[in-house]
Amino acid sequence: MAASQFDRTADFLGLDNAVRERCKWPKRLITVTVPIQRDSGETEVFFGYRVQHHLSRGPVKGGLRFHPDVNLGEVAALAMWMNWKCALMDLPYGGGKGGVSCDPRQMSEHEMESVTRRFATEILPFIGPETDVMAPDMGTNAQTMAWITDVYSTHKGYLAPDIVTGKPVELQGSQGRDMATGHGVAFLITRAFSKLKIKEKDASAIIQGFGNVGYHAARTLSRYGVSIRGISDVTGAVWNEAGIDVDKLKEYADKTGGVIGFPDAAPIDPDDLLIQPCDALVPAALERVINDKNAQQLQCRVLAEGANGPTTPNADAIIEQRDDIFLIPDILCNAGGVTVSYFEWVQNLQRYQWTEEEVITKLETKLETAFEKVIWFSEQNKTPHRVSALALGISEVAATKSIRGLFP
Ligand SMILES: NC(=O)C1=CN([C@@H]2O[C@H](COP(=O)(O)OP(=O)(O)OC[C@H]3O[C@@H](n4cnc5c(N)ncnc54)[C@H](OP(=O)(O)O)[C@@H]3O)[C@@H](O)[C@H]2O)C=CC1
Ligand SMILES: O=C(O)CCC(=O)C(=O)O
Repeated sequence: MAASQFDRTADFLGLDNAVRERCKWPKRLITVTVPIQRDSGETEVFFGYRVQHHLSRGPVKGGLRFHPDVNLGEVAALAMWMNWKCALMDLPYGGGKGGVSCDPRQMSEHEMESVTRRFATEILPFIGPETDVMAPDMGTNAQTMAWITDVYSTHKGYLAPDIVTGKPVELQGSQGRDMATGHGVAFLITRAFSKLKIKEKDASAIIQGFGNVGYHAARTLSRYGVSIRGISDVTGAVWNEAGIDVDKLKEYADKTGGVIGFPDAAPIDPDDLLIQPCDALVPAALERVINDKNAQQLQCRVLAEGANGPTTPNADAIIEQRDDIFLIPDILCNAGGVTVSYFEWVQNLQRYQWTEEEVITKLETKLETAFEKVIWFSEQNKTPHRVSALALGISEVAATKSIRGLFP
């Protein structure tokens, strides 16, 4: 998907073949084994990956995912998308992504810590504040980043908070990073609503995924007055036409392990959830969930891609034929996370802390600028929003590579 989106956009941009090839292929693909002792006493070997797509504009930046489906190809695609996202947001980074193929739902806290520390140790030679700065993604969180900070700092002999972002605030993480991605998704939905003349208080939303991105998107949207009708996670989906109390659902899901069984909403088939009428549909979990089977049936006005790669190219073709869906493409929609990660890195390099208000104001300014750039590009070139966002990102990277030159 990532490569075909790249090829389509490079064709549109008419990229010179030499720079096109340099932009397309990742610089480094690192595979490591991650042996740990399970709580049962048995040894288990997991596989871990880190892909550093390019370092032409600065260190690579991108999350670390713990999920059973993680493999090198997926990580490479996610790293490629990080390139264009960072460039679109005007951040001085290349794209990176990492992952360990493991199932956090089947692991104790102690086993999670063992996997994290061993993975960090194995990739230690390849990371650093000037080369590769990781952050949380699916299945990882601020605690994971704290363990990586500890491994790296112990190795260096001094505290190096700038080695990762998305750390706990107590360990020099940034105010606002935890909510940044979801907040950004909700903020951009309001920008789209304003173009479509939809008022928040009359609007409804459906969210797939109730983790970091899904929860904070739902919470922020409901604070803006949007009614959250449906939410799903890996345990199932719940629906309430009159609106779900997001804080109550969060309390329930934390206690029981998932949204299913929430007493103030009815269960609904998770696939059917995606095709219910709503003003904003937010896929905030897995890849390829909007595909050629359901794209024609979507009944949303705004498709806000909180997840990376939730829409297949075939579904894109269908959505482009429909003029009733306003797409906020992933590399724009979920860019709030990496943007506040950048703010965190800047604060860490300066050993300085900004307030939450400063962070959120700066975040919204950056998101608004990128949003308006994408809309302007689409109007000028009659291109779908995804192509516009990718074209803006890819052309920045191509320009940097061209100007740096190639020897000999
Ligand atoms: N965290 C961040 O800052 C950023 C994340 N993203 C992207 O957002 C997406 C979500 O990441 P994040 O929120 O961090 O991950 P989390 O691990 O915090 O949450 C993932 C959520 O998806 C749910 N989920 C898993 N499988 C399914 C399924 N089959 N159907 C419905 N829900 C499911 C999980 O359910 P359960 O809890 O029950 O397992 C969980 O609620 C990913 O694509 C990620 O790459 C993008 C930019 C930044
Ligand atoms: O915060 C970051 O550095 C990376 C976030 C991320 O992984 C993403 O945007 O997909």
